[in-house]
Amino acid sequence: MVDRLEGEMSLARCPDIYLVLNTPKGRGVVARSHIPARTILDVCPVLVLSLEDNEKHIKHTELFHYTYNWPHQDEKGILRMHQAICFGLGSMFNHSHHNQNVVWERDQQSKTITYRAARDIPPGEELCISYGSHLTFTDADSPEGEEEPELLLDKIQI
Ligand SMILES: C[S@@+](CC[C@H](N)C(=O)[O-])C[C@H]1O[C@@H](n2cnc3c(N)ncnc32)[C@H](O)[C@@H]1O
Repeated sequence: MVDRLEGEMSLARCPDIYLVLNTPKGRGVVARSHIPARTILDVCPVLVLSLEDNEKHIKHTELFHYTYNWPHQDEKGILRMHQAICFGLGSMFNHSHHNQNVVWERDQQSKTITYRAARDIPPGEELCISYGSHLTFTDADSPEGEEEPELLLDKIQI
């Protein structure tokens, strides 16, 4: 066992998940075997974008659909909502309003997001988060014209 040095943090990825390339939502993450509630699924580093980079560039690209809202305080102490790019499986979790089984938590200090199982997940089930109520695509789960339920993300975020 190696002592952890200052400035280090542990990374963890659950071995019981895999990437499916052709779900109705594109690529998606699926449970290979039973995953108990609260299991850490992945710890993903993020890149916090400047407001300028996001407005001028990223917002106009496909990459924008992979970014997370990231509250960030500037040198003057002003808190603004930035976007962050998430490296790792965090960018592969699809959206579900009705059957989300993954919760996530930002760590501002380490600039990481930790994903956990929100409940017991059976083998074969897709692992989904909630993107909130303002989707930029047609939800493959929802019948056409169905009104999206209220935003759930704020309720499940820690
Ligand atoms: C963060 S990516 C998730 C990974 C993506 N499926 C891929 O193959 O790269 C977000 C994109 O996945 C797709 N997506 C996620 N959830 C979806 C859903 N419920 N219905 C349809 N498409 C979805 C949309 O194209 C969305 O812009």
